[in-house]
Amino acid sequence: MSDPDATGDAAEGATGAEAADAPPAAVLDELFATIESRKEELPEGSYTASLFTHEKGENAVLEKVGEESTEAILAAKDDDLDDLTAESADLVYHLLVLLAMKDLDLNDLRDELRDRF
Ligand SMILES: N=c1c2ncn([C@@H]3O[C@H](COP(=O)(O)OP(=O)(O)OP(=O)(O)O)[C@@H](O)[C@H]3O)c2ncn1[C@@H]1O[C@H](COP(=O)(O)O)[C@@H](O)[C@H]1O
Repeated sequence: MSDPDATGDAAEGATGAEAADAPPAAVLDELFATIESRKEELPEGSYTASLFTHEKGENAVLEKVGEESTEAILAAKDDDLDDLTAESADLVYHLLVLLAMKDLDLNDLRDELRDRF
């Protein structure tokens, strides 16, 4: 996996062209690599970095996971599929930040899911 810098977009572990063409299965890896990079480098102006340095500590991301879950539920209840997709993306992003904060990674998640087959 490449080492994303601190100034690009979501899939910056790859080049711009690679990012745009990233197959769905690779998007989570690219996003998680970006999150890990933000955790390590803590660049100014990064929302992700701000979650790792928040004065509320881990409660900041825990609150976001709760909020985004609620927003996804409300979107589902409204049958607003666009909103459900957007809120689900917010939820997954914050959940990945939480995993990184706890020194877990996508392979831990994959292993857990695989064990359930
Ligand atoms: N996927 C995300 C992502 N999803 C959601 N968010 C942020 O999560 C926050 C969620 O906020 P809300 O939906 O509650 O809306 P809000 O009103 O802005 O909320 P508040 O933050 O003000 O409470 C927003 O600030 C969003 O920008 C994200 N921030 C970053 N990423 C990815 O992380 C990458 C690195 O981002 P930086 O760390 O900011 O460089 C980006 O390129 C993205 O790919």
